[in-house]
Amino acid sequence: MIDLFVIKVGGNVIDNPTLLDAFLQKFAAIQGKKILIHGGGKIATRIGDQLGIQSNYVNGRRITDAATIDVVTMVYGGLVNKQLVAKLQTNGCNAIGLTGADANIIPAVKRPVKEIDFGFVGDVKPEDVQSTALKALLEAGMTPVFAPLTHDTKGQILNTNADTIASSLAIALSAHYNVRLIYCFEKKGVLHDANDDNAVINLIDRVIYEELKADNVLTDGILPKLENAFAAIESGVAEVLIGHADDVQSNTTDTVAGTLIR
Ligand SMILES: Nc1ncnc2c1ncn2[C@@H]1O[C@H](COP(=O)(O)OP(=O)(O)O)[C@@H](O)[C@H]1O
Ligand SMILES: CC(=O)N[C@@H](CCC(=O)OP(=O)(O)O)C(=O)O
Repeated sequence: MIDLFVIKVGGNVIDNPTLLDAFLQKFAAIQGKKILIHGGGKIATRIGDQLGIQSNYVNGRRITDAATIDVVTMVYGGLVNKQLVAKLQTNGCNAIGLTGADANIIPAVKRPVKEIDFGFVGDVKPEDVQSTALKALLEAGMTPVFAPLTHDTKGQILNTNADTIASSLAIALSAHYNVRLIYCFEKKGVLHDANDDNAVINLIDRVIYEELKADNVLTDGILPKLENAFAAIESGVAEVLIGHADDVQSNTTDTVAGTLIR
């Protein structure tokens, strides 16, 4: 099977113009078929603040009420997505910006209300991903760029974590391609000590993951990122890596910089 790189870039990179420009140049230079999924949580929070709409997170997921879904639709689907597409075009990458509603690629289910009402947050099942249109875009030489938005197929846009979109697309496409999933953020990988940027853990499996959790080495966003990474590697994705945005290009070759998930 032919290689496909499914690459996610996080909010701290998108929010840093120097890091972002360097990342986009390197992403554009990656040869072969590729998809980009972007976050942008920090920018949505900032613009929400400017509009008087406060952000609330529970377990790393944004509580998305009616005002917030409008903000994130504008910020992720508009501002961030189109800026990334325009920058990729200047770097010679024929990017096409999408949400999960476009071509019905990512139908989702509004998260059921249990102890917490997350509002307009969408849960995705990889088996529901509609990959026909996506494959056609890839085969036509285009590079799809996904905002972290899905839809309920009844007209409602839903906010979905970008790491989850990346793993769901990677799993769905692994039926057709040799998928290599790379999570890019502002750290060199999963770290033994979140304050020591050089303490990269080269390899994590479920056993090591549980030990690191028990030792409180892992907190915040790295926990759901690793859960998504394990879901991908356990569901047919050929390779899953977590690394620095600066290392994206070298991570598409045989030189691995960052944390490999097994
Ligand atoms: N051991 C660790 N190694 C790396 N990052 C960690 C660790 N523990 C906590 N983190 C935090 O997790 C964050 C990554 O999660 P998140 O903010 O969701 O990423 P993204 O920017 O890709 O959305 C890092 O910015 C860091 O602050
Ligand atoms: C439901 C939910 O929490 N959605 C995320 C989507 C953005 C995202 O994932 O951005 P990062 O990758 O930059 O964190 C949010 O609104 O923050």
